[in-house]
Amino acid sequence: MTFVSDRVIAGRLSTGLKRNPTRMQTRVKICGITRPQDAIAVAQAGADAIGLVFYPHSPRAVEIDQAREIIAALPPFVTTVGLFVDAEETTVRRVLAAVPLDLLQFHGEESPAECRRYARPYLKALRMREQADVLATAKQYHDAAGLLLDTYQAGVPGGTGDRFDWRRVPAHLAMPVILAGGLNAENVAEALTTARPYGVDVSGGVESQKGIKDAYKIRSFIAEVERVGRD
Ligand SMILES: O=C(O)c1ccccc1NCC(=O)[C@H](O)[C@H](O)COP(=O)(O)O
Repeated sequence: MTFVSDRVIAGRLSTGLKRNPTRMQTRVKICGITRPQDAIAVAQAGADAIGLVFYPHSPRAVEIDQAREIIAALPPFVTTVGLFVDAEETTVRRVLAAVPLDLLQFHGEESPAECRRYARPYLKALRMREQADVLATAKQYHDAAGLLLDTYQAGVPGGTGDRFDWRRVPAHLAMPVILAGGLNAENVAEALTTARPYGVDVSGGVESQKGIKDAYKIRSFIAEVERVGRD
């Protein structure tokens, strides 16, 4: 059984969630939160979601207790996303048992079956290497809550701080697209008008150093997204 039904997918198609129509506010996820105070700053700035990186090799990696403290600091209605990179099933299940996550994000080479086995809504990340096929990937992971398109850099699974060519984002996709990779307050407006994604995901562009978020940069980033969203 898939978590997202065909009816939901059909609904997304008919409501245009795959693409951000004019006047619809772009959703914002701030990834790589490592401290409760950063989670509060993110929520106060008006972000829709925070990302917690359960990938031990990342400079933004969090432990289970740390993740619980961060989430406990959040006000209601901020989505919590747990990010994994080719993690063992037991690892994901251990995190799920202890941390109240709303959404999973699979940022490695996880197969559709591996993404589905937790019966939770999930985002699948696709790193935009030259031969990446966005349409085929969306078909393959048709029950995903969204497809997160990120920059490809050999040996670095995410958080590269680099952008890719936003013109590569297809105009029509049967699921929400979340744009990631090298976004910041200076370039997000151009990214939105070029790719028109459902949402954006940023990490390095709102940090003062790796894993430490900067409240001013977060506010500037969200202000830009809101400004473009209102046009
Ligand atoms: O952020 C990390 O350190 C990371 C490590 C391994 C896999 C994914 C990771 N981050 C994933 C994200 O969702 C980031 O927001 C996305 O890659 C964009 O990062 P950035 O280019 O720094 O904005």
